[in-house]
Amino acid sequence: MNDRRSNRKFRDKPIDQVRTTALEVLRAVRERDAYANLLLPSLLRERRLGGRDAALATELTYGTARAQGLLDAVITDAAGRPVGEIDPRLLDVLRLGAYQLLRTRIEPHAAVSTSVDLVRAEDGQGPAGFVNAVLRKISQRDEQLWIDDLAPSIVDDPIGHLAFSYAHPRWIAEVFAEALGGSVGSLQAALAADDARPPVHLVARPGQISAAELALVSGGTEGRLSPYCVYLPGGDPGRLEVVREGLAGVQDEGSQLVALALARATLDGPDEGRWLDLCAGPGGKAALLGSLAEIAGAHLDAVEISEHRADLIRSVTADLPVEVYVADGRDPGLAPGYDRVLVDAPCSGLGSLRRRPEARWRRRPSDVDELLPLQRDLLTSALALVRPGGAVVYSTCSPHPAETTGVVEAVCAATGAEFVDARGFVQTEGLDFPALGPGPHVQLWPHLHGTDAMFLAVLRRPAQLS
Ligand SMILES: C[S@@+](CC[C@H](N)C(=O)[O-])C[C@H]1O[C@@H](n2cnc3c(N)ncnc32)[C@H](O)[C@@H]1O
Repeated sequence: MNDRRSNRKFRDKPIDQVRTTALEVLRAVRERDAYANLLLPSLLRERRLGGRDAALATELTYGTARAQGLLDAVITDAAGRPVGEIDPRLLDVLRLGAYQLLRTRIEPHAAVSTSVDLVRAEDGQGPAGFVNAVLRKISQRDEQLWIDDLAPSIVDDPIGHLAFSYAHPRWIAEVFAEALGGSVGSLQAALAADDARPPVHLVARPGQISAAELALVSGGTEGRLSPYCVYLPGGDPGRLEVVREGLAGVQDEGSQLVALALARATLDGPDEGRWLDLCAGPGGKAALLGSLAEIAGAHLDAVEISEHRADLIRSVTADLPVEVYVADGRDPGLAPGYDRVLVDAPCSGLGSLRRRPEARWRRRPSDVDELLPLQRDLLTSALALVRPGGAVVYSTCSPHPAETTGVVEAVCAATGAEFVDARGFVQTEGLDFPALGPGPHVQLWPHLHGTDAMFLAVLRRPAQLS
């Protein structure tokens, strides 16, 4: 009864819409595997939260989701019990509060009291007291002191230490370390970049608007690596008229470079203009390739196994020389003889974790193993569909060696396809490109290139496939 009365009292207080919204998204992520980066923008629009409120809600939601492992270790210590033994609804609030205390400049008393208010309004005084006690304990130290206390030793276990400090599961830090060749300094830079809020990248559709014009109308700056890229300083790109009208889209600069590499790869013999995107949904690369095809007088066939994702491709490629097929890329039933084929393979997505806040805590090592046969089959199918002397680009938004070099090397060994040095196809004269390694493949990284960690390899089909 008392609790109910106190609930009413607190409902009369102005509702903290920002934190209520962040909490709702965190709950949906935990309870029904929602995607924070899809749910939050729709809630912000529905609740008419804009400007600073939207920015704070985004920071709190994505930041909390990204840092979950680190926050849980601190909460476990402060609460004196594993997070698995805490009521999940209270744990959501504790994570949100701990994030504010450890990783934002929000005043500690505000971080604690707003969290306590959220719990008291829904669950009453007892649970509110628990949340108050845990958060006050957390507030007694800053993030670095908690890391010093709880992380594995940097000397004995550098990968474990860095994984803890930059809020990554250990297995993912191990994968990054392997892909980076084992340097602890590089791993630290990669994890730090992956732990930071990513910038929004726009793509200026070639033939419709230039990057310079897009930068001007969006208030952004021209990209460093792709001639079509613009970096947006902040805000919701969906509100930009150029995006709503389809003159520009949201696309990581690394993805733009993959599409560019396909359009630029050198062929043996003339380009007859038959291009194919074998895993095209939801159509980001197909839209850029479609614009480039239009300029080159070429035509793009886009294959996608999911009906829904095929619809998304249709909507972003309307008015472009693109035909969409709902089919299995392993046997799409299309006539062979393409000049250029892109295999942007379904993958673990370990290279775009910074854009999918909760993803790092959901992925499992087995996700990678399960995809390898499909990746090899799709690449083999692409080699059967491209003409002799034509080019195949294999790409992943992942730096995991098994699904990058492991796949292309296995398929080249089995088919006799040759590697072409991919580095020249992503570089544009006049744009200063950071180090690309020894080749022949390109592995992009957030800390080196400012892009997602995209991988791409270029293969040429010999006259006869073995
Ligand atoms: C990494 S995504 C491609 C992203 C896309 N290229 C873009 O830039 O928007 C991989 C896509 O392959 C599709 N896919 C999965 N298995 C497939 C198959 N056997 N054949 C064709 N497409 C498939 C998935 O549904 C998903 O849309």
